[in-house]
Parts: sequence; structure tokens; C-alpha cells
Amino acid sequence: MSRDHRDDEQNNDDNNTTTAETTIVFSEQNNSLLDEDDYDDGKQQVDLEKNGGGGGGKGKKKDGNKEYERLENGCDDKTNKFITKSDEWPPWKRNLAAGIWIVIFVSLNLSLSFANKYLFTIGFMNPVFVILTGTFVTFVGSCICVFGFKMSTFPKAALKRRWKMILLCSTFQALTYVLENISIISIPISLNQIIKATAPAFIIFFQILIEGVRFDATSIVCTVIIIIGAALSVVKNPSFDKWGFFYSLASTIFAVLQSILISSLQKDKDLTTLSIVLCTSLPSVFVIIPIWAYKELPSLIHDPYPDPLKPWLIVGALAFAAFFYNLSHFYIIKYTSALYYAIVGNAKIILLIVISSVIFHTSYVAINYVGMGLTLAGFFAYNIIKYRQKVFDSNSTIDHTEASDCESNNNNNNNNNGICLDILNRLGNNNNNNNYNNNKSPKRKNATPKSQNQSPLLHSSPLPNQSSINNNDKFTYFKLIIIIIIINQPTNQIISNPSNIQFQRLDNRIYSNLLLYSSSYYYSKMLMICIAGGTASGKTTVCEEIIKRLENKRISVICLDSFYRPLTHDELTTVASYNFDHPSAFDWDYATRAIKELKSGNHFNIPTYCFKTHNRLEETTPIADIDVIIFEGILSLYTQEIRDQMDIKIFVDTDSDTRLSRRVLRDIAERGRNLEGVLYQYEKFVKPSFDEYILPTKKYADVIIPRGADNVVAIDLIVRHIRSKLQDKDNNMKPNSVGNH
Ligand SMILES: Nc1ncnc2c1ncn2[C@@H]1O[C@H](COP(=O)(O)OP(=O)(O)O)[C@@H](O)[C@H]1O
Ligand SMILES: Nc1ccn([C@@H]2O[C@H](COP(=O)(O)O)[C@@H](O)[C@H]2O)c(=O)n1
Repeated sequence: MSRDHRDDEQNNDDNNTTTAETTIVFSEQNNSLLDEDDYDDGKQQVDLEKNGGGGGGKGKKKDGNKEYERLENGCDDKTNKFITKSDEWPPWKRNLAAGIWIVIFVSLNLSLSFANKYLFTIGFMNPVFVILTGTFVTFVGSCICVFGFKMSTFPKAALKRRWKMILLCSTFQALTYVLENISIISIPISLNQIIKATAPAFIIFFQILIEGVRFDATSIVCTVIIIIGAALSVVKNPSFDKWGFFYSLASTIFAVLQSILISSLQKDKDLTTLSIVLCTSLPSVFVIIPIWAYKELPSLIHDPYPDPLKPWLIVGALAFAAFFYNLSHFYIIKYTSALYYAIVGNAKIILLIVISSVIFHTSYVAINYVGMGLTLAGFFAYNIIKYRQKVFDSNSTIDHTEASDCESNNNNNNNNNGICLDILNRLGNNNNNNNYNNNKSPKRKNATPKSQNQSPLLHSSPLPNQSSINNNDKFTYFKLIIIIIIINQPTNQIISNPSNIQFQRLDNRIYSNLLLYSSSYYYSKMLMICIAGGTASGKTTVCEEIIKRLENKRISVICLDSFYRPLTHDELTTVASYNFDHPSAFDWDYATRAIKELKSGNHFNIPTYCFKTHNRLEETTPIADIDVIIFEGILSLYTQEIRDQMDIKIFVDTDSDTRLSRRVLRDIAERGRNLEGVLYQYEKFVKPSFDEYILPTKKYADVIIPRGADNVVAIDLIVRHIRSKLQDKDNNMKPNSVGNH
């Protein structure tokens, strides 16, 4: 038994239970692999997991910093949402609440449609005004929910980060609603819904247009069926009106674009469905006002109604109904998941087609029935396929982790992100391969020199095209704007022939329905490796050695350091007494979310931390499309949620004297510290925290590397193991293995 092994045993007080996994210690002295199978399991799941990621970070309660408020309020690790009373409800109560909101959602949708129909029949021909009031009341209502009832946070930071995307989304949203409402003046609601059911075709079209994605044959077949069905539904249809058809189609396209943006916004940890409604409704109002002023204001002023009060009362009631309808989206997602909501939304479209056709005796010729049947069949099939793929994605992600007691990651938050996986991912994809998202200083041989106050990205590979998220965003907007120009051309001609009035829906918030379409077939191919160890043990150097040996692979290193909580003003003034080595110094919600997103194949913007200012910088590093992710940090093996995502868990074990001497040199040279400060910090915080929190995580490692990067044998064996794991994943991805899952 190696000395390392014995030392480790001494440090593990509670050896009662054993892990099923085998830990290997690489010892270069005898070049042998020593089994270490008697570590205890999970005993030291430290207080952090109990208190939702919080802990005793000094000074963390002092100011209004949202991150700390989140902890105090009990921010849930998995969903990253505030824990409210309803989150603690038993399942039956949550299911009941979900059921009630689903009923409200469907009935409000139908009622809105009927009421609109009635409005038009009494001559209130102001579809844009109806949308305007509904959107305005939605804004006021969401303000009350967020600021008054604190049902969600006001996403100030996210708003600052994503304002362009929010504005664009609001514009699409306004155009979607307005165009749809206009269209339904001249075509039946059932026809409108049929046209809406063609959304998958546009999703696929945009994916092919923007990023050249190849689709599986079944999706293409379903889409072709939908298009043929939609075409047959309108051929010789007595209710067909070309402008109504055209506006409905344009509305569907905008809805697809909006869904693309919403799916991206929902990935932001600070944005809930409700806060997105809040942020997008006001700009939407400002987009709608000029359209309304141009189209309807003159007639609104000049056309007197026989019973002037009636339409206004109905419009007011509709506006409130629209708000509650929006609120029902929030609650359905809250009590179930976005996936569930998408399914309910799709079912509702079908219900609307059937009910409106029956109740309003919409006249069709035989071929239209065939078309509608085909559209619905294609629509059903497409959604079922996407749903199965989504479920498969989740399963395969979990299957690929080695931990047998893997927790399911299918929480609401994951669903939110999982469903709307990757259109935006791909829109915003950069092509950088080996990302080095390392907040450390430029000390590496291969590293691109950068000052610490700049984005501290270090390139561990020769690939040069590391771009910032801002560039990606610009590119995304550029692409979207080109699309808008293409799509917008004919929409300048506002409805000219409002014949054949049918009932309409006030609220056309279909984006969530469309989220389901944007989920594409995704395999979890990526390998996730965790490297833990004490400060200056050589974790980063080991990462570099691994990367060097895996030249042809796309590798990203993510540092736990990136997820340090930014210090508050108070904490900064007493920074010398802040414990950066305590688990509470990290934003675990954020880190866990990043790891899970990346593991699921989504892209994620990794924050940048500055060791000199003890704060996050503006820059983030987008990570996507990667073969291997190495998650490195002193406490990277600390939480079970993160460990469960890891395919290989490594602990770098370097003796404490060596670590101290390296740390002194490094912190003085690279982190703007002085000798006294480094020694004081080491003695007061670094060493005690190592003993209390870091060393106990060694038992979770599959592989322990004594002496870090000097241990060439260990690194070679790890690299060989990584290669074989990647090969396994490649084999699993071959088409004939799909059925095995
Ligand atoms: N095997 C080694 N021999 C000599 N110096 C090393 C070795 N490994 C790491 N170092 C140096 O020690 C310092 C800390 O190493 P690093 O890999 O950054 O540790 P960590 O990432 O664990 O904090 C760096 O300055 C690095 O160059
Ligand atoms: N503002 C900060 C943040 C962290 N530290 C120290 O960094 C160490 C972790 O980084 P390694 O590269 O050594 O893994 C940790 O021990 C913290 O004490 C800091 O000094 N200032």
C-alpha cells in the first residue's frame, strides 16, 4: 500500500461504507496501479447541499447582492429558482395545481377566441388594438407579480446582458400577435391553426438555412406531410383568403423566430418565464403602438359603435384574460415542465382546430378534410418523434455517466433548456476547439499572454479563433436580421380585404409550443473529466499535459475558479479575512448549471473571474461543440450533483510543502499578492479548508495522481483511458446502437 493510500485513510474518519467504484492511485516509483477500494461514500456530503449552496461565506448577508439573497431565500440547486412555499408541496398538490392551471390555460384560450369572434361580429374591427391592450395589461400584471408578489426576481443583470435579444424577441412577439390577429379577420380560426401547425417546416428551414444542419429522415417526412396537408387544407377552401393566409403564415414565421430567441433567453439562469414576459411585454407595446396608430387609430376615432361601451368592456376583459393566460404559462411550467407545457400547447392547437370547425360550421370541401387530417397526422408524428428524442437525450446523458446512483437531471430547469436545445446554440456557435477558460494568469508555455484584467483566456491549443460571446451575439443578430429582411418584404401591405370574419385568439403566445420543435436529435458524445486537488497541486498543469497528448480532440478546460462569487463592497473592504477556500465562496448553482448544460450538449457562457479584483469580469467564454471538458478546481469534486456528471474523476495529490512554495511564487508573480499576505491567507484559510473540505473529496476520485504533472505514467494512462472512452462514445453513436438505449 502506498504512502498516499495510508495518508488518505488516516484522513478519512468515517470508513464505514465503501464505494462500489475502484480508486486507482498512480505511483510512479513502482509504475504500478494500486487499488484503493475502502473509501467511504458520501459521508462528507457537506452542509452546502443541505442549505442550498449557502454556507458561512463571510459577509455574504451584508448587502443586497442578489446572489446572496438567493441563498438566503433558499435558491434551489437544481432548478436555480427561488424556493417558494409551493416548491415544498407534496406531489399530489403540485399535480392538482398544474391541472387547474392547464384547465385555466385551455379555457382562457378558447374564451379569448370566442370573445374576439364576438367583437368582430359587432363591428369592432381593431385587431391590433386588442393585442395592444392585452400586451399592456400583461406588462402591468407581470410587474405586479414580480415586484408586488415577488413571484420571480427582476432580472436586472440578465436584462443588461441580453437587452438586444430581448428587444428582438419583443419585436417578433409583437409581429406574431398582430399578424395573427389580423389574419384571423379574413380566414377561419381552424385554417389559421392549420397554418400554424406548419411551424416545424420553418424550424427545419431556418436550421438548414442558418447552419446547414442535416435532419433525420423521419423529421423531414413529417414536415413534408404537414406541408402537403396544409396545402390541401387551403385548396378550393371556400373560406380561403390569400391575405389572411399570408398574414397567418408570416405570423407563424415570426413565432418560430421568437421561439428561437425565447429558447435562448430561457437558458439564462436569471430569466424565468415570468421575467421574460415582463421584459418583453413593454417593448412589444412600443412596437405595436405605431402599427395601431397607422392602421386603426383613425377608424377607432371616427367609427362610432351602436353600443359604444360594450366593445370597450369586452376589450378590457380580454386584456385581463390575456394576462392570466400568460400567467398560466408560467404556472404550468413551474408545476410541470416546459416539455409538458409544449405538449399541452400542441394539444390545444388541435383542440382549437376541431372545436372551431364544429361550432362555427366552417365550410370545407372534401380535399380540405384530407389535408387537415394529413396536417394533424404529420404534426402529431413530428411532436411524438421530438418528444421521444428528448426523452432519449435525457436518458443517454445519464447513461453515459459512470455513477450508478446517478440522480435524474430531469428537473424543470433542465427541461426548459433541454427542450429548446440547440437552434440558438448553433446560431451562436463558435468554432473554437480547444478552449482554455482559465481564470489564471498567463504562465503556460502554450498560453496566449493576457493581462489578468483582460479576459483571462489561455489557449492551450494552436487554434486561434477564440471569440467572445459579443461577437457571437452580433453574428446571431446579423443572421436574424437578414432573415427578418427576407421575411418582412411583403408584410408592408396590411390587410386589404377583411372578408369572411371568423373568430380569433387574442393571445397567440405560441412560442412555448414551438420550443418542442427546436429540440433536435442530440447525442451526449462529450466526455467530462473532473480534476480536483489542493491549491497549486498542479491541476492546471495536468490539464495542459492531457491536452497536449490529445492534440486532435476538441477540449475545453473549465475552472471552478470562474464560479467564485463576486465580492460585495463590504467583503472587499475586509478581503483579507474572506475565506476563498470555503465552499460557500463559490456559486454552486451557476457552476452546476454550467456543467449540466455542457454535459447535455448545450452551449454555455463561462464567466470570467479576476483574482486581483476578486470579481467577475464582463467577458464570458462560450463553450460548445466539444469532445472533452475538463472541470478543474480545488473543490471540483465537492458536490454530488457535479460529481454525478463526471465520466472520470481525478485528484491531484501533491505534498503541502511543495504546494505552499508554488503558491507563494505564483500568487506574488501572477495574482498581485505579497509574501506576507500569501502566508497569512495560507495559514488562516487555505490549509484549514484543504483539510476540512478538499482532502475529504479525494475519496470520490477514480484516479489519484501523486506529484501532479511530474507523474508522466499516470498522465499517459489517463490519456489512454480518455481515448478509449471517446472511442466507446463514438461507437455508441453509430445509428444501429440507437435502439439499445
Ligand atoms: N510538476 C511541476 N513542477 C514544477 N512546477 C510545477 C509543477 N506543476 C505545477 N507547477 C507550478 O506550480 C504552480 C501551480 O501549478 P498549477 O498547475 O497552476 O496548480 P493548480 O492548478 O493546482 O493551482 C504553477 O506556477 C506551475 O507552473
Ligand atoms: N479572489 C481569490 C480567489 C481565490 N483565491 C485562492 O485561489 C485558490 C484556488 O486557485 P488554485 O489555482 O490554487 O486552484 C484558492 O486556494 C484561494 O485561496 C484567492 O487567493 N483570491
